[in-house]
Amino acid sequence: MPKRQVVSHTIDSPTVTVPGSKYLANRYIALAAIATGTTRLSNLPQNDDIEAALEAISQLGAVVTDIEPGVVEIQGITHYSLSDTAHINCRDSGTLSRFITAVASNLSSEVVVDASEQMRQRPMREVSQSLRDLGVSVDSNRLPITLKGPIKGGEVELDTSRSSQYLSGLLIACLKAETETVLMLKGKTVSSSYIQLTKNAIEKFGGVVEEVSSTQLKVPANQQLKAADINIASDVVSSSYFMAAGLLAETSVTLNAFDFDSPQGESKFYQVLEKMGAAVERHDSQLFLSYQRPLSGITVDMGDMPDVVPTLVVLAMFAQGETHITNIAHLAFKESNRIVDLCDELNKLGANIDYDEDSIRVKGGQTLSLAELSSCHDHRLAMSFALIGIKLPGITITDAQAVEKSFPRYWEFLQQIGVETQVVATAS
Ligand SMILES: O=C(O)C1=C[C@@H](OP(=O)(O)O)[C@@H](O)[C@H](O)C1
Ligand SMILES: C=C(OP(=O)(O)O)C(=O)O
Repeated sequence: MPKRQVVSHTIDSPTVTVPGSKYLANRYIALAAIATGTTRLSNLPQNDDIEAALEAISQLGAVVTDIEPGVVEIQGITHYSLSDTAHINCRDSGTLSRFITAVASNLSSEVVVDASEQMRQRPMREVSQSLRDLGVSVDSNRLPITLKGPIKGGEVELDTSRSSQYLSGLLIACLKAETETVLMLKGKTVSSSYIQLTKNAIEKFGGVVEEVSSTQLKVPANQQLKAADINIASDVVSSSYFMAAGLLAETSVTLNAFDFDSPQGESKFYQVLEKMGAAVERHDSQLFLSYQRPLSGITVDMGDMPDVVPTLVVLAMFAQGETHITNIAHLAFKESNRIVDLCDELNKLGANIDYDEDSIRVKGGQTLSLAELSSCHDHRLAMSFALIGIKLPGITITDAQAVEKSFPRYWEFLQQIGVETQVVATAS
């Protein structure tokens, strides 16, 4: 399994432009597939999840044309019935698995949705059950799933307490349902800002979702979405690693084209860092963040910033005092169990991290010693763990290629800001 070691660093006030948002791209690709006409997406991130998403919509009959690196045109599906069963491989992508199962329910022919072994373990029951309630034939509550639409619409209850992706997927799927759909939410909606991200994306394609109340959404029937021309904003989660790198190296970092207007919870991560003691300034679309003094631990609800919790935990290990991260039970259902796996791996270094099913408590300032950490095949663990090398050179991460899911050029970006890493030979 590829291992990578962080060798040394010479970070000095770097400026970084991170690739386009995987989150926005996932939504635009799904919507482009069911829109009429040809959508053009630029600043499209190039990573495993997005490659899988483009392949998936092609399987459903959309036509994807590469124009140049980072620019694609997508002609929406014209025939919602295919002559053969379509087979989709979502690889490691939770978002794609949830979104494409929903989108595929618009077809009146059979579709098989599958994914990697790791993704097969992540929950899908809520998607399968609600699609059945909306008139789709669905054979399983776990991947691989064989389904056959078309989706009819109607009333459905949806439990959003494990993932918001179920609702985002259904909102997209129901835009073309035969009758109006009323979605009644059960349980606490986790990662709720992602729903707004989905609604904004739907609006860009001319679609309509009505919010009847905080627990009820209505999707008018048979909507004709219009193709769009979109330049994808930068990825707010990928930005978090460079903010953390700057703080760990006790320098500053400038992030170009930061998506300040994003509704995504993680776009406010810099405010958490500000509360911990970082200095933050905004210059037009640039975010300037600098080290002032050792960070202080805080108590923070990260329920709506799930994907930067690994970044925060790593920073908290080097902060003064205790950091208490709350409202994160849904992190158990990510690529790894991002409570248990994250903390157990970091404790191998001598960190002092406790957790329960909904929270993490980090006592900062422990004396750490070198150890090999596994990414647990989770890109966010791999990327966050590498940052520890700024304080603890020599740290090694196994299964480091997990970064390919969202940020294949991560190691190159680290090198550009002055963090040297190298591949370590593994015994065969
Ligand atoms: O809708 C999305 O794009 C996502 C929603 C979040 O998942 P949950 O709603 O499962 O927390 C997030 O963690 C995931 O990386 C992407
Ligand atoms: C959880 C993530 O993605 P997904 O759910 O799409 O696999 C992520 O990118 O951190």
